[in-house]
Amino acid sequence: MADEGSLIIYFSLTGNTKSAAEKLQKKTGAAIYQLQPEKPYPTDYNGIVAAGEKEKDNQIHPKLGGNLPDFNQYSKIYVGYPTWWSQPPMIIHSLFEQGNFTGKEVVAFSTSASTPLADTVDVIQKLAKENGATFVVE
Ligand SMILES: Cc1cc2nc3c(=O)[nH]c(=O)nc-3n(C[C@H](O)[C@H](O)[C@H](O)COP(=O)(O)O)c2cc1C
Repeated sequence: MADEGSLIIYFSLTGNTKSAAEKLQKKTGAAIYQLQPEKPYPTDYNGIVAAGEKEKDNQIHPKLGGNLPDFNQYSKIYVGYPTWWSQPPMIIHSLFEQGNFTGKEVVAFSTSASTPLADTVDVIQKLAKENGATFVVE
């Protein structure tokens, strides 16, 4: 059944999380939105690692590019990201700062080489709670 009350927001640089998000979209019928930074990340792997590490070490929350969808019509927000150093990338912090998550249910999904989703969940749970949302496990 189409799930019109849900929105999938994901961040993906090399396509893995994008394809997971698209599978989830097919399954749920939710709306889907790809998170973009205002300043694009490098396209080569070493460049991505260097940029990501700089953000992580300095707790830089990069500015989002474009406008987030209006959250009003959604009750559930799926948040998808690649696992970076066993954590969500810093841009996920930017998402929680910019989006109005009050009263929403947040469901996290992640892709990684091997780190389990569970390792990243503490951060998402904290971000959800701080922003008035409930973290749910599906
Ligand atoms: C900066 C960086 C850090 C990463 N850290 C981890 C990690 O801690 N554990 C892991 O299993 N994979 C790690 N990976 C691998 C990515 O999580 C994995 O390739 C992911 O599926 C990429 O998603 P994307 O294609 O949507 O960008 C890292 C990749 C990058 C670029």
